[in-house]
Amino acid sequence: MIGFIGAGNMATAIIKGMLEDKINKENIFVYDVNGEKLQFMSKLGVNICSGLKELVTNSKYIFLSVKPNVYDSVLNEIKDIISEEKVIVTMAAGYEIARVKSIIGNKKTVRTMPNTPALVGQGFTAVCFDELIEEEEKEKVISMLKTFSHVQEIKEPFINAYSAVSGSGPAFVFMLIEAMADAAVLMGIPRAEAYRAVEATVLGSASLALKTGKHPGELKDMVCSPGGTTIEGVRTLEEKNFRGAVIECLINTYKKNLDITKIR
Ligand SMILES: NC(=O)C1=CN([C@@H]2O[C@H](COP(=O)(O)OP(=O)(O)OC[C@H]3O[C@@H](n4cnc5c(N)ncnc54)[C@H](OP(=O)(O)O)[C@@H]3O)[C@@H](O)[C@H]2O)C=CC1
Ligand SMILES: O=C(O)[C@@H]1CCC=N1
Repeated sequence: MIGFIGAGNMATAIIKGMLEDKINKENIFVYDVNGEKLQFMSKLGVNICSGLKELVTNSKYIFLSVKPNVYDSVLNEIKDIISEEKVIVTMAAGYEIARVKSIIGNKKTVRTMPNTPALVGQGFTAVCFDELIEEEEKEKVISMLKTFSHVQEIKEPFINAYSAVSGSGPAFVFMLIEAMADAAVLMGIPRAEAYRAVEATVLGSASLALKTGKHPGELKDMVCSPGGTTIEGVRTLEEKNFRGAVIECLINTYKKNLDITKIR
């Protein structure tokens, strides 16, 4: 039995993935303070709970899919009803396993960092387990995460880097898509056509890198004819410090993860 506290973007992404992967809707329980979100969830056919007690009682695995600023209060509300066999699954940036345990005691805790492409079953999730999690539970959690994402098991200190790269990464890729599409519109391509062309190009490029395993530099070189057009664009990106800007962007996002970890 799997429970979700909070029925927003990430819970929707995860639950849709689970349902598509044949996890029975009767095994999924959801609670949210927002009635509209619950109405949407009831259309998916999952169990709607009227409160946290009902959700916790019915669930072995409990996903905390609320915003980080409400983690403390939700954990405080459920701390007295979390028994030894329950598994808490977190997904908030900067919220350490130790912080969970400082509120609910030494209970089984899994920390994850998913991302929004989970909404279309193409997510990426970094996951780390505390020492109380048994092998069978670990396999169960990984199989759940695999219903909507590629899964990478990591040690907890690396989760801040994954948060920057794969958790926040989609936002940066969408900015690239938006910028390329704006340029296409400037060149006279209608907006909708521009998005389709750019999205297909980004998706295809990622697939090419993934499937061939070739170095991205080699794949870039394959596009650049001698004295041709692409190499002119490459020169412009180098002049504008494109790669330096991307590296700075990820490092600053990573540092922000470290900063918020200190204040949570
Ligand atoms: N979005 C992303 O790209 C990623 C998000 N995450 C993490 O996932 C978590 C969820 O994010 P996301 O799905 O975007 O958030 P959303 O705001 O979309 O969803 C959170 C839901 O929880 C509800 N809620 C608020 N307080 C409570 C409460 N006390 N009990 C039950 N429900 C409550 C909110 O209601 P209301 O709207 O009325 O406040 C909302 O419906 C966050 O911790 C986030 O950091 C991790 C990786 C990527
Ligand atoms: O910005 C955030 O807090 C979350 C973490 C990763 C993506 N979004």
